Amino acid sequence: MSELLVSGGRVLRPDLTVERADVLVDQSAGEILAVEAPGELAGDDELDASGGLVIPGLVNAHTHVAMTLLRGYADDKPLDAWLQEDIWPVEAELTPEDVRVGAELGLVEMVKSGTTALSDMYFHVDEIAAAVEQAGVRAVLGHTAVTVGKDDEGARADVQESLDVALELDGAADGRVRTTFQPHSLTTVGEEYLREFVPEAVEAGLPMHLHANETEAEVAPIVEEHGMRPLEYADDVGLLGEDTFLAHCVHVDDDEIDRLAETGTGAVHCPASNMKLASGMAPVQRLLDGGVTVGLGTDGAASNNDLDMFDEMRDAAMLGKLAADDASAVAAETVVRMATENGADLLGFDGGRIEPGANADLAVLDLDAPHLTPAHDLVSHLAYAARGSDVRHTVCDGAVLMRDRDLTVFDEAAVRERASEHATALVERAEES
Ligand SMILES: N[C@@H](CCSC[C@H]1O[C@@H](n2cnc3c(=O)[nH]cnc32)[C@H](O)[C@@H]1O)C(=O)O
Ligand SMILES: [Zn+2]
Repeated sequence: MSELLVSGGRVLRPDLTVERADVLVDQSAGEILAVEAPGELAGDDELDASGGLVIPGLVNAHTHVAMTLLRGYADDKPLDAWLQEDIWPVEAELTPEDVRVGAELGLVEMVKSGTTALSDMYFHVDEIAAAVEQAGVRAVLGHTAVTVGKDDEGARADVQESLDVALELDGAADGRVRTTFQPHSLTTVGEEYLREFVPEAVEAGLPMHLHANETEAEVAPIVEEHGMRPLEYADDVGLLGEDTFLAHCVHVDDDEIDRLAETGTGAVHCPASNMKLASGMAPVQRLLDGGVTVGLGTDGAASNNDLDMFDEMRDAAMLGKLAADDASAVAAETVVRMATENGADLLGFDGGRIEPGANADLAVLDLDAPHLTPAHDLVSHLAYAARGSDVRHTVCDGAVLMRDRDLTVFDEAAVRERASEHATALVERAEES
């Protein structure tokens, strides 16, 4: 049994207190074995955490990791126009290899900024799973089904593929890959397909992940067509439940919040994307007060435009206060929990906390920086002052993915170069067609 000692640092405990401690990791089981006072433990290998803070690996609970190739390609538009005029036409040109390269770039960015788990929605999912396997992180993946604009045969095939991919890929990468059934949203998948396939997904025991109540513009047509608020409709077609989590939940009323809580449905807040696309302000504090588990996600790099979960924590805290008109809303501890234990809970991983028995998924931040000085309150620093580039080491499933800011899992320069080449060629193809 090989054991890794993360030594000499301070550790963020599950109750969000910070203490000086060493962390011992069982690398073959991928589990935290012990958290003890400095000097009490020994390992075969060591990660130097002196001057640092050991935190749970961050959980990006909603993203489209391969969209890094479209970072900065189309900005400053609302969701509908952005998707239809810019993003979808280019995505139509994406090859499996593009998706692989885009996913690798996104995963490099994630590992470098302390993210060890993600929930992704996309297509060519085999390629994303292969990139996740190489990156060493955990991921909940799936094929996202869209039926609008397709004939019946094409629509059914796409939703069937979402089911098939979820069943086939579950457990890949030594169990680090789990899956979800993924209707894209309540307006982009027709009712007949939801009524047919959702019960199948439930029957197969598949968790579900979709976009919901993201913009005001998608709420009105649902109310008009079905005579119900979107989440009432989602419940009616069987989408809500303990194994479902919904990205965005910006435009939800009190009844919908109650419905989420009663059914045990989770929500993923994506503050940067919601601000950038001017989608609105999610009532995060009300969701939490109502008993809903709320995680945090970056959404894709084309609507953010990075995958840094430290930025996302700060954005969530800032926007949450503005939305509640209350500076005490969505406090520092709240966003740290959203990015760690709540995310792990939604994704179904036994992580998000530094504690014996939990998954050995962690990041070590270097606190020796002017923007992290003085150290009155390290939870405040995590929420408001730290950046992804403060991360010095990243560990997932007991394996060291980055040591002293050097990736062990990818050749970073090669990934960046390949991604740039693929992104340029992709945009050229899209503009010719
Ligand atoms: N476009 C494909 C499948 C969709 S994959 C998931 C999709 O979600 C898109 N996406 C990214 N961010 C958002 C968002 O904030 N809301 C809704 N869709 C998004 C993304 O560009 C991607 O097309 C088809 O037509 O079959
Ligand atoms: Zn999204």
